[in-house]
Amino acid sequence: MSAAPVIGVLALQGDVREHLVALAELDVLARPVRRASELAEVDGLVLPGGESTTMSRLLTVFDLFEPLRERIADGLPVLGSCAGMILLAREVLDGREDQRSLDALDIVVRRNAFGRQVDSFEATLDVAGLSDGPMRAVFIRAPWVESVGADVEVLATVPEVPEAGSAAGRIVAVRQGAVIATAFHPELVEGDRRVHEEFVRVVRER
Ligand SMILES: NC(=O)CC[C@H](N)C(=O)O
Repeated sequence: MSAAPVIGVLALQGDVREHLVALAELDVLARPVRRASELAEVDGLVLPGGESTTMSRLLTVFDLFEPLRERIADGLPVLGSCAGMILLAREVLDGREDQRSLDALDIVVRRNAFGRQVDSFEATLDVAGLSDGPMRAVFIRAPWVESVGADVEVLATVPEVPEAGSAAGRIVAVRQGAVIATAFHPELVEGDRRVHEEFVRVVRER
């Protein structure tokens, strides 16, 4: 792919704008995606942070759930952050009754896993494959990954810091093929676009 790739951001709910801003700093064409015809035109897709139950309902209402699942099964690169990670999982623990997920990552996630005491916190963590040292990670009512299948690469875990409490060691970033997901919000950390850059590299490889 020599021309700038087209990267969509699923724009039904959540922090769509922040991802579009992050992508605008890179050499790509970034667009919101709300309908199947827009989905058909992207080379890669971001599933933003927000509320995964609401997003899963809206995917159904907008007739996007099946088209999206099919495109991912066909190899569409996807980056999910927080609620996006939940949407990509094979199985969701503590989900709402009608919560659907795309089964694009062989992971089991737990929604709102960090509990009330650590509703939101920040940590500095190492992410496998990113050069130039650890990154600041913002967690907001975040999930964590309870378990991963054999084909899933663990990219990051919660460091042993007091704010993390018993969450230390939990898996918070993974990759399986062209699908990358983080429990934290790389789109919220201005000045560090390494996760989005890595995603663009994956899109360009396809
Ligand atoms: N910041 C986020 O995306 C939070 C995710 C949200 N708690 C959910 O269950 O979907």
